[in-house]
Amino acid sequence: MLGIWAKLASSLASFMFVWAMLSQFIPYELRSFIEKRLTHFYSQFHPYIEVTIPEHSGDHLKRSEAYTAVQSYLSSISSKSAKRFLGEIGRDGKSVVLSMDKHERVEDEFRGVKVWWICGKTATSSSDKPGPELMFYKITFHQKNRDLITEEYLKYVVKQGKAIKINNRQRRLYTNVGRYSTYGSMWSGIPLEHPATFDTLAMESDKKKEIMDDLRKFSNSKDFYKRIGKAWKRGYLLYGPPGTGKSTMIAAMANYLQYDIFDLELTAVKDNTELRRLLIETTSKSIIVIEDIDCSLQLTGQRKKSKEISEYNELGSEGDGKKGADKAAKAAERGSSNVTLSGLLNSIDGIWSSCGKERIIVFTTNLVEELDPALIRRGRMDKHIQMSHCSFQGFKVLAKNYLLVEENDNEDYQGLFDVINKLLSQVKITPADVAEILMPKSCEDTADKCLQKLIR
Ligand SMILES: Nc1ncnc2c1ncn2[C@@H]1O[C@H](COP(=O)(O)OP(=O)(O)OP(=O)(O)O)[C@@H](O)[C@H]1O
Ligand SMILES: [Mg+2]
Repeated sequence: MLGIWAKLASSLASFMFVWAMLSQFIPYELRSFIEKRLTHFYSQFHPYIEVTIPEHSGDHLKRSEAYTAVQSYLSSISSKSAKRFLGEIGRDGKSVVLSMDKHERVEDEFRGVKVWWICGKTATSSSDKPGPELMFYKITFHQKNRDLITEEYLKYVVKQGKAIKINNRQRRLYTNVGRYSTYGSMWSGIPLEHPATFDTLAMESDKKKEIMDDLRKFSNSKDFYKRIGKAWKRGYLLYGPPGTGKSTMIAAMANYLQYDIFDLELTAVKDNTELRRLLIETTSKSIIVIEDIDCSLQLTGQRKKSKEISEYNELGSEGDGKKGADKAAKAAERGSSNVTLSGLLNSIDGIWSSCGKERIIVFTTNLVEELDPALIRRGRMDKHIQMSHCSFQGFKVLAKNYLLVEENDNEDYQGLFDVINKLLSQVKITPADVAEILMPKSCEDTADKCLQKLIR
């Protein structure tokens, strides 16, 4: 008897599968009508239960966590039985991770109980109006196994799927500038391949260790944040002159924690509503970055735009001229964005308390004293990190990385290092400038020559 039902369910699943393929060519209204009738008929006669896991949860803003977990789980079990796959680049940046393509079917077994999964695509949104096409997974199982499947198997699938996803994940760098991604997300991403690490960062070792400990403690504090009733988030403010390694530090943080980066360009955000949507769409285990916050937003009331532009031009003349010009342009462009300081604060506090987990937000600025205190108070920006001019310890890191030399390698180097040590205590030079001078430009640029050049 069971065998008959299993066959019937299997053939109905086949029918639904064929229907899913054909339905693409049928007008929306007719398709919607037929689907309603079919579903009604189907549910009257067969003892099988179906659970659909849509790509987006009810609010349509965020890709459902359950969907992505199921996708990862099914990619691990479908590799032998399915025939058509979607390929995505793996975490190592070389291998391709496969997941079931739409209209594929796969069978799974849990404690001797069979279930069937299909991957589908629908144009039907929750209302009766045609919406964007969305992917979904549907599981079918016998109703006598309802408790086992809904209470144990689905939990097992989500847990396994999340673990697989973390292992396979290619970390990404997302931006809100330019074209929207194909899934209707407001972010578009590319693989994150920045090579910066804390080992390559020129900074005093104590300070570096303190930041690394802080980050590690944060990422291991899930239970702590839950106990104290605070959202699992942390804010960092990186401030200092151009070329002191603020952006490099963000890449090092992301590489250290294995997080994604969401690089939020505030001047490209239309208004506060759009900002909130963008923040809601960020995923957990990520760093949300707002660079040059001082020139992204009208932070200090009626500060004159022209004054800012000339300030940034001056800033450019201090180091990298292009940078100053970029910031001046950014200040000039800012007029097109209606994001306000209070909008930003509300959005940050909103995501802090309402959605997701394990997020770090980083602001960078050259002019910390220009920022509104409300923006950088503790609780919003929990840790303030000053990025300063190159110290002797910082120089030693750069010399080791760029020239492969250390102070004690030989007496000549020791002499040069002593001179550089003395000079660095008198002269302000950014790590970016030191790095540029130490970079060998031809094979004649030996370590010795590069160090002499730095002294000059
Ligand atoms: N502390 C540092 N350690 C190692 N490299 C550094 C450091 N600071 C700067 N550099 C080098 O200088 C370049 C510019 O640095 P970076 O973009 O991180 O500076 P920034 O502080 O973000 O500047 P800005 O304020 O202009 O955005 C980097 O590509 C890196 O090679
Ligand atoms: Mg920067």
